[in-house]
Amino acid sequence: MTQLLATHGLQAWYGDAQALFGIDFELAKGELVAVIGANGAGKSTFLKCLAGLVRAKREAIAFKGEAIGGLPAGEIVRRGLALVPEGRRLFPSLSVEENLLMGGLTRRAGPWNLERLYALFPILKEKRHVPGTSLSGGQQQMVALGRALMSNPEVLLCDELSLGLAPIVIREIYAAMPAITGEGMTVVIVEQDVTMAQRVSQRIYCLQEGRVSLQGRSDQLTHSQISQAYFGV
Ligand SMILES: Nc1ncnc2c1ncn2[C@@H]1O[C@H](COP(=O)(O)OP(=O)(O)OP(=O)(O)O)[C@@H](O)[C@H]1O
Repeated sequence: MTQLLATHGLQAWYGDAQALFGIDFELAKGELVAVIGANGAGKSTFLKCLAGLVRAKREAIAFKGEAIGGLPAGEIVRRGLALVPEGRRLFPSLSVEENLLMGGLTRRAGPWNLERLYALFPILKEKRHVPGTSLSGGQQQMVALGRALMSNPEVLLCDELSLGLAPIVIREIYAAMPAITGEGMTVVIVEQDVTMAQRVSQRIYCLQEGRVSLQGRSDQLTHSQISQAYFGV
């Protein structure tokens, strides 16, 4: 498979505090890779570096062979990486449909448009005129995911899709993944629900205190390997 995205010794800082200590990561076209780890391990920081929201050295991140570390977030979206942020972050004054349309402003060509999204999540069509933030948590997550898809990215970066959602709703959200990857989309998920992460992904990276503590094929990693890498015990 062709390598699409990679990080080499990626470091990240918040002021004087270092959050990532040299992450080496690879993603091939069409893969779904999960990043897991305890609270504060650096998972969100890692995604934010990829999305241009936390500074990184230019050469530390390569997308389609070009160094993109530290480019402005808007430039990174235009190149084809889209983030579904932790906590959904919908525009409160906008309707469901307006929120979705905001994702399409980059005008990248591709299979995703309102019609496709409404076929994927029919409830959003029903609620398209109501304020996005008046929806249930699960429905808001569908909007956040849909908004990112509307930019027709090559790589979709999802930060804790399951956060605060009931197990049945989490399953409903993840049930959409085959339709998304079926279009050839490459996906990185940060996920606190390890069972779900292992079920939906082909490979897993586990982070611990800003370093990769384990990586491997999701169907080959054992429960004890994962808990050791996760908690460091
Ligand atoms: N805006 C910030 N300012 C300062 N430090 C931060 C900031 N955001 C994160 N950190 C620190 O960076 C480290 C990594 O945090 P990060 O949010 O990336 O972890 P995480 O694995 O995503 O955890 P969580 O599951 O809690 O979101 C932590 O020590 C955290 O306290």
